[in-house]
Amino acid sequence: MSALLRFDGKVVLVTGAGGGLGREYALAFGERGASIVVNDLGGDIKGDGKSSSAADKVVEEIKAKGGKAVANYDSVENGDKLVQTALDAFGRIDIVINNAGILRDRTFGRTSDLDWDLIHRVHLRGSFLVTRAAWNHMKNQKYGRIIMTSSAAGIYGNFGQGNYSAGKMGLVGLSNTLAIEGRKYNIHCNAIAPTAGSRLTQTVMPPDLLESLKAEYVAPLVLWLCHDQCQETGGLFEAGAGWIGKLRWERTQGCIVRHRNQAMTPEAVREKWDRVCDFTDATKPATIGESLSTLVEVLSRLDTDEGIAPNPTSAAASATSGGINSLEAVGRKLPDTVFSYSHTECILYALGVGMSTREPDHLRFLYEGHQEFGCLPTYGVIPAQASMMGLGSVPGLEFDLTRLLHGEQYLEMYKPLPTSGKLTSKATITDVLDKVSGAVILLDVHTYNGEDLVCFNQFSVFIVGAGGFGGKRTSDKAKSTVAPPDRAPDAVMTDETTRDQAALYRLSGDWNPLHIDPSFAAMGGFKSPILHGLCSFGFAGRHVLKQYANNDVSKFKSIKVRFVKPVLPGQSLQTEMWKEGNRIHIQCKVKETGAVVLAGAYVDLHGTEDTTTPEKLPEAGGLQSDLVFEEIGRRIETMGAELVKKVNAVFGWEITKGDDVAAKWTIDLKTGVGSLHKGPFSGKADVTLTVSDEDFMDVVLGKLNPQKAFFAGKLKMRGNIMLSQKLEMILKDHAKL
Ligand SMILES: CCCCCCC[C@@H](O)CC(=O)SCCNC(=O)CCNC(=O)[C@H](O)C(C)(C)COP(=O)(O)OP(=O)(O)OC[C@H]1O[C@@H](n2cnc3c(N)ncnc32)[C@H](O)[C@@H]1OP(=O)(O)O
Repeated sequence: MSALLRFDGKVVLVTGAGGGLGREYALAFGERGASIVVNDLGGDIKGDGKSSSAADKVVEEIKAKGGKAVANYDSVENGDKLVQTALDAFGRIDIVINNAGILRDRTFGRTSDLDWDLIHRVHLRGSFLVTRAAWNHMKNQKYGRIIMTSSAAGIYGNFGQGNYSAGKMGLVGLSNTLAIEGRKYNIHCNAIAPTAGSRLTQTVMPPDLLESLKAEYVAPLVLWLCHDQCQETGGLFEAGAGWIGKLRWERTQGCIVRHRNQAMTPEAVREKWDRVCDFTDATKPATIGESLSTLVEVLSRLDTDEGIAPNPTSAAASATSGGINSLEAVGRKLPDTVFSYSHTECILYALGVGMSTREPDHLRFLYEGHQEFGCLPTYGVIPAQASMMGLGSVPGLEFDLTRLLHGEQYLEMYKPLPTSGKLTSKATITDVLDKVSGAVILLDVHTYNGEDLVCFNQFSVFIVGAGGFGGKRTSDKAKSTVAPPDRAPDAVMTDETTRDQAALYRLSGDWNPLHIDPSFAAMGGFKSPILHGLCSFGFAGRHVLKQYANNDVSKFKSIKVRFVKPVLPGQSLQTEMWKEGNRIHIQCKVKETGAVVLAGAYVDLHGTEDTTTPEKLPEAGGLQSDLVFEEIGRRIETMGAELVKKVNAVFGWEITKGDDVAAKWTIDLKTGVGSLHKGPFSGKADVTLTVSDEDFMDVVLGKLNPQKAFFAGKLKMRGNIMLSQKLEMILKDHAKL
């Protein structure tokens, strides 16, 4: 390990390199093989004046030792010119050391606008302009090292240095963000707070101390941070007198000072102040994701007055340099979570996914006194989702929580969900994928009721912008999506969501602020809160359950969806369904825009084929049975959808069962989508459809195409129907075929 750290072939720009620390950096890099741009305006300590001699002298010194260097005399406010000097002289720019600085110390009350502006122009704006000029070159070459010079005066504050300390702390924030943005381009950025004898400190430090605080005791830190071997980025270091220390934030556990549904008061803050400020078991959040995950946790724990528990893994997490590291994360188990719920949450969930007392058959999910009261199977994702809390603090998974979107979801039920209970979920990170535009985290969660395995979930979480970390792109552990058959859907169901759909949906246990809090949504890049992916998922799941399983939850086996586009509360969701044996392929669109929002999706049911086998029909009452009417509706729907593409008229059919209308089928003429409304509705039908038993069976078994049957006259329509002339013509045309 004693090999010399060299910088051969690297081009380094050091600002303010005419003396002090900057000169020391320039000489040290020059000695170790780098080509140097020595920038110095040659002004005085307050930023007045200009001369070329300081920079020239250092260039001569470097050259005298056999190094390569050129001078630049521009102000850092002309960042482009400094970088251009490097490009002109050496053809590239690899390392930028933002070091130039001036002082205009004043007590705060006496600080003039000029005192403030000059300091910011040189320190903060100057570092910004120089670094920005180099940034795209570094990005293109996928290499860059940047140092921001902060100061203890910024970190801790210092009497008479309000302007300076504000600028210096600003540089720490800038450095943190550049470290995040630069990570995928191999650009590292660190901030240092050096203490050394220089023009800036000679007025405030005694000569003895100055002597021991030599600039040469800081330069080695800068060289190490800029070397290829050093993986540090986003760090803040204090250095002086041959000592180096790293800084990080520490945060108390804090404590919740409000209760759900109650106002937060200053008195409550006073009461809890000691706990707010108690550093026992303090945490060390290292990323904005870790910081925000606390708030998500708070929202789920508003009924307690506990502090936010120190996270056992957060220290380890902050010890890494951040970002996604799949090797470190895959295989990790998250802490078990326990989810308690009662029939209230089951009912809230049913309402949240659009169920309504308008539909009589929804009552079994909305009324706990109903003799068949049950919980919708898709609610099985909610107890498992509590595991998300653990994601923010897994080593190797450092990301911004506001960039997290639900990517895909698989749910398999082993038992119907109890309508109340305490379920335990055990979660493991099964894979982490690099999709370049984002990272995908696969999380497998098994949920138990006591010893019994109730369901299995695979969450696929898409972290926008976190890709490009060099991981694999696909995984054999991922539950696959499946494309639907290449034909018009067999059935379509449409439901409106309301403006408050997300607000209602979250009450059953999915508290992510992305779906209610405009400022959180804005941080994730959305104009307004979006609907939970799992809410659209719930709509689609219940559409299938109703269409193909008569709302019998025991028939529901599994569901898989991919979330392709966000849905906004208030938009209508349209589920297209294709039946292939026990698998119902689904695709969900936003009706208003036609955009596909759930794709590659399917629901697997238990034994649905039984419901339409010929053997079963007589038992169920032949043509009079509900199942038969449903089947007719479905077949007609396919046919109708085809027709409506060509017809522009108000059009609908009712199907009779005895004297009552058993089902109504209507077409939305704007979209051309038909939907079946199952009765019984009282009163006689305006229009009835009749069919011989034989032909009907052929239609049901798929031997006879209902559209052809209709036009061949096998499926007859009776009653008073007002046909537009256009429709009549089309029907006649078809009849000829
Ligand atoms: C315990 C766990 C808890 C889970 C927490 C969930 C918290 C919830 O509260 C949060 C939510 O509900 S958010 C709302 C629901 N989700 C959404 O609205 C996301 C919609 N999808 C998108 O915006 C884009 O598809 C987007 C942004 C995801 C991807 O778009 P692009 O970047 O344009 O990607 P694209 O170029 O199309 O494809 C690149 C590669 O990524 C794969 N991919 C695309 N969409 C994916 C998705 N949704 N899920 C997984 N992978 C996806 C593509 O296949 C492609 O990879 P490859 O080239 O290898 O095929």
